[in-house]
Amino acid sequence: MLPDAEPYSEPWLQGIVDALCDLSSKDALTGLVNRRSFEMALGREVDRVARSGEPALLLMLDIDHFKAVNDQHGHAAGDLVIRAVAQSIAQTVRPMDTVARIGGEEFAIILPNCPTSFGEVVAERIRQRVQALAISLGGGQSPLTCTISIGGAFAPQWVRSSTLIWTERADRQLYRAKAEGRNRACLESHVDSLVSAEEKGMLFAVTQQDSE
Ligand SMILES: Nc1nc2c(ncn2[C@@H]2O[C@H](COP(=O)(O)OP(=O)(O)OP(=O)(O)O)[C@@H](O)[C@H]2O)c(=O)[nH]1
Repeated sequence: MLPDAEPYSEPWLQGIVDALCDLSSKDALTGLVNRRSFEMALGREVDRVARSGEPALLLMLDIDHFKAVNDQHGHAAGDLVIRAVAQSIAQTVRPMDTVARIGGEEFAIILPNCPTSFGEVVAERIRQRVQALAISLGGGQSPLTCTISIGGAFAPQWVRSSTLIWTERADRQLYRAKAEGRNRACLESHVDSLVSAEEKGMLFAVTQQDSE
C-alpha cells in the first residue's frame, strides 16, 4: 500500500523505503521476522557470542499435527492457528529476542544473553501459553486448541560456531521432542561438553589467523 503523504515528498519516499524493508524482512502472514532475516540475525548472534562469551539460546518450534488442522478445518483456519501461535510466542519472550517464522508451521527464536538455567523455564512457558490458546474460528464453531514441540540448544560460549551447526543442534532436539510424544520442550544438556570437533577446528583456525 502506498504511503498517505504527498507523492514524491520526503515522508512519502521514506514510507516506500520502510514498506520495502518490511516486505523483505517480515513474514506476510504473521508479521514475524522471515527466514532470510532470521538467518542474518543468527549469524550476528554467533559472532556476538564468540566475542562476549554470553550464553545465547536458539529454540526451534513446530506446531504438532498441523496437517490435521488444515485437513479438518480448512487452510484459512490453519492460517488463523499459525497467526495465533505466532502472536502468543512473540508476547511470551523479551523484546530483545528475535522471533521468526521459518517455514509453514515452524518458528525459531534467538534469545541473546539467556542464562543456561533459564532455558528450560522459557521454553516451558512458551509451550504452556500455546497450549492454553483457544483460537476462535467465528461462525459459531468451537475454538481450536493446539500444541507445539520445542527443541533448543545454546551456542557454545567462547567458541566460534556456525549458524548451521547451531541450527542442527536445536533441530535435533526438536526431532527428539516430536519422537518422545510432542507437546514438550527438549533442550540440549551439558553445553560445555558438547563442542563438536568441527567447532574446535573453527576455534583453532581463528586463533591461528589472529596470531599471524
Ligand atoms: N494453513 C496453512 N498451512 C500450511 C502453511 N504452510 C504449510 N502448511 C501445511 O502445514 C502442514 C505441515 O504438516 P507436516 O509437516 O506433515 O507436519 P504435522 O502435521 O504438523 O506433523 P508433526 O510436525 O509431525 O507433528 C502441511 O499440511 C502444509 O500444507 C500455511 O502457510 N498455511
